[in-house]
This record gives sequence, C-alpha cells and structure tokens, in this order.
Amino acid sequence: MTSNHSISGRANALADDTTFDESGFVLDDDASFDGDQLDREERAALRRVGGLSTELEDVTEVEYRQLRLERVVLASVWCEGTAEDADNSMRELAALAETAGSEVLAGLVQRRANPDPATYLGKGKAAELRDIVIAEGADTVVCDTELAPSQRRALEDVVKVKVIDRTALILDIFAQHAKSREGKAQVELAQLQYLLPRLRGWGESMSRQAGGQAAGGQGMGSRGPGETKIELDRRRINTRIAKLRREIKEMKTVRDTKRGSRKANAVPSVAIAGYTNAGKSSILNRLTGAGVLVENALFATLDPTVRKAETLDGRLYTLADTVGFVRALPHQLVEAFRSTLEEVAEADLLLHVVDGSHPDPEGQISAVRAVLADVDATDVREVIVINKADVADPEVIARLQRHEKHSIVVSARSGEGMEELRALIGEELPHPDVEVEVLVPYSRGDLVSRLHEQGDVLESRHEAEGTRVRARVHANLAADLADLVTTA
Ligand SMILES: Nc1nc2c(ncn2[C@@H]2O[C@H](COP(=O)(O)OP(=O)(O)OP(=O)(O)O)[C@@H](O)[C@H]2O)c(=O)[nH]1
Ligand SMILES: [Mg+2]
Repeated sequence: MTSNHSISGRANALADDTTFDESGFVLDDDASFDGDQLDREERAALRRVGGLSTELEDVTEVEYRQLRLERVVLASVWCEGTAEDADNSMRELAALAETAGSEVLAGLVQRRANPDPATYLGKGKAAELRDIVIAEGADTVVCDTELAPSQRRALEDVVKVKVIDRTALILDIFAQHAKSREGKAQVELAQLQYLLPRLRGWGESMSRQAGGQAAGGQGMGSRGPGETKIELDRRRINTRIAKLRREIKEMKTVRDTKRGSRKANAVPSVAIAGYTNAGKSSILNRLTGAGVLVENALFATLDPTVRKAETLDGRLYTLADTVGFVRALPHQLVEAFRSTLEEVAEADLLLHVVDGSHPDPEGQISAVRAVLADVDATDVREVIVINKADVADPEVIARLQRHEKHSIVVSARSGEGMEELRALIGEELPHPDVEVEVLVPYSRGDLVSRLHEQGDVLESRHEAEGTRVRARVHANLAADLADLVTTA
C-alpha cells in the first residue's frame, strides 16, 4: 500500500507556528529579550552563498565544507509512526535546511514499508520527485535519512540534481557554526568520517572498471605508482583524521586542567543540555546576563560556553551551555563531540531544557536522553526545565509535569519561573558541609570574599581585630582557614 502527501509552497519551518501548512510562515523576529545578540549578523552573512553548486557535483570531489545549499526539495520515506510523527520529522528537516541557509520549496513524503534499497524513494515516487524539482526550479534534494552511497548516486541519476542526506546537512550546519579551534576540529573529524566510506563506494566501482586487484586498495601491490586517486585521498584523509584526533585529545587535556582547578576549589558546576532550539542559551543568558548567541536557528551554539553564576544566597557556580541535540544525531558527530559532551557527565547538576511549545516535547526528551546515555552521562542529577511557557499549551505543560516529576516550568522570554529556577539550582547544588567560626583580620578581605562566594555564611560581625564569620564551607576552604578558626 502506498499513499503519500506532499508539502509544497514556502515553508518557514523555524517559525513559532506548529503546523506545516501551505500558507508559509512568518519568522518570529522578536527574540531581542534573550540577551545580547552576538554575531548574529555575521552568521546571517554566512547564510546564503549565491551562485554556488547549482550543477550536479559529486560531494567527494569538492572540498566538503564548501557545500552550500540553495533551493531545496525535501524527500522522506515514512515507514513507522503516525502521520503527525512524519509531519514533525519533515518540519524538522525543513528547519535544518533553512538553518543551513537554503530555501525550502517543497516536500515529498512517501508511505512505504521500507525505503527502496536502490533509490530510497520507490521508482515511481522518485520520478515524481524529479517533476517537482523541475517545477520548483530546485537545485538540491535533501533526504530525511542517512543514505547509502549507492542510494544517493542512484537517486541523483533520477532527479538530475544534487542529492544530500540528513547527516550531510547537519554536518554542514555544524561546519558553518563552529568557531573555536576545538569545535572546528571536531566538526572536521566528523565530516571526514562521514566522507571515508563514501569514498570507498566510489573506489570500488573504479577498481571494478580497472579490472585488476592492484587498484582495489588491498595488499602491498596496491601502493606506490599504481595507486589510484581514491586511495591517495583515502590515505590523506586517514592521516588527517589521526592528526585531528590527537589535537582534540590535547585540547581536552587543557579543558580538563581548567575543570580540575574549578573542582579543587569546589566550585559546583551546572550543565545545560537539551534539544536544539529549546532555549538553552536564552536560559543561560537569563541566569548570568552573559551575551551568548541566541538565534531561532538550529545548532546556534556549538562551542561550549562556561559562565560564572551565583545562587540566590551568593554561592558561586559554573554554568555550561552545550551543543544542542537532535533526533538521530549523526553518530560521527556524537563521536567527535564526545569529549565536549562528557562535560555533562562531570556536572553536579543537569538542567535538561525542553521546548514546551514543540509539537513533540516527549520525543525531544527521549532523543536527548539517548545521546546522554551514549556518552555515559546518565548519573547526573537531572531537572527537566520546561521552557517557552509563554507560548506552550498549558495542557501539554501539565502532561509533561505529570511524567517528569523533577521538573520546573519557565519562560526565558518573559522571565516567568526564573526566580524559582535560581532557587532550585541553589537547593540542588551540593552544600558545603564543614561549619567553621573564624576571625578574619581586616587585611584578609580576600578570605571574606571567598567565604561568601564558596560558603554558606550564617553570621558575620565586625569586631575590633577583624570580621567574625560563622559559615559552612567545603573542606578545602576550611583547610585554608584553619589558622583563623576560633571555635569549630
Ligand atoms: N516564546 C519563547 N521563545 C523562546 C524562549 N526561550 C527561547 N526562545 C526562542 O527560541 C529560540 C532558540 O533559543 P536559543 O536560546 O538559541 O536555543 P538553544 O537551545 O540555545 O539553541 P541551539 O544553541 O541552537 O541548540 C530563539 O529564537 C529564542 O528567542 C521562551 O521562553 N519563549
Ligand atoms: Mg544555544
């Protein structure tokens, strides 16, 4: 049984509306409440690169990162789940495509038990897709899956324009957004890992043509003068992969050292994680006043940002923003970003942000938990932060609260619930547990500050010789104060 429905007309999938209809959406531009809009323009400038790659090209032949999409038609095979799931998935793909800088012209969904092993869509549907591509004047087809190299090529032969898959699309967004040296290295590693098996597919057909074992890439005889271009490429890529791995490892060591010193000072850490576009950076900005890029785009944040913040009672903690998660995050990316994601595992508290106004918030929560499990970050104390309460359906919020007992409802936009969130963070973070009473001479104002930042000050009094403070502190600070202790 084959049924389908197509989505046509301009879709602005990143708008707040929750239906994917034909009228086209208006982008919500009113995002200026969520802190300073850093480098938004700069990034917008990246969005559309005109005149590039309108002709059919083999992605293995071009510098991968130059891949820029323009006028795209989406294609998806819907195998399981409800029509709503299929719609959500299509809407997400459209949002991803728009984030990558392309214009989504139409979408085609085919209901089918399994994707066609040869061309992903069935033969007839693929031909129909070709007609849509011509009618819309599209230059790229994006498939909602990770295609086998042969599928991609076969489908390209039918539709006669470039075909890319969801994985390549996400990799492209990451490549556009990576800023730090570490982020760039991680993305490049993921891209090369994606590329490698795709080179092989091509290499195999080449060697069959050559008809000789020498070109097949196996055995000693295949190296040296008889080496094909593909093998050279593969070897170059492997060398590069090894180098990137080493670099990423070194950068992780630097980060570990920094984190180590925060740990030694017993500065508690909070990690913010969640589905992409859930509002993680907006919440970080609300909590710290830091100007972290907030954008109605997927994967706005790629580089981990660690900020200082204070609990209501003045204790210092660190707050880390993380890269957004997405359903079926390409495994190459999970691998490459493992070292960054592991920071979540080290945190004292995880704020798991979910967009309460999303059509499938439960799906977002489980997608995020799947990635967290993948990087062994499931032991951290987790609070579900249901965000966007200003626009979410109250019934959906109530439903989420019923299922997620340890949750809190906020709106980074209106500020609703943010005081409660601050209070909750204060409660959830480990409390210092050594009670001390010290007399700090006036010359040691630094110690008084440390007491306030790191400890729970219970009482503080100015006396002739100095400030008398009674406080609960962690063991390290207690040791530093040992000489000043009057009563324990
Ligand atoms: N209506 C509403 N919109 C919000 C709220 N919080 C964030 N947004 C919007 O949601 C979009 C995404 O916000 P970000 O803070 O960039 O989300 P993020 O989770 O950091 O996204 P990535 O870094 O891309 O994974 C922006 O357009 C925000 O203005 C909220 O409470 N209500
Ligand atoms: Mg962000």
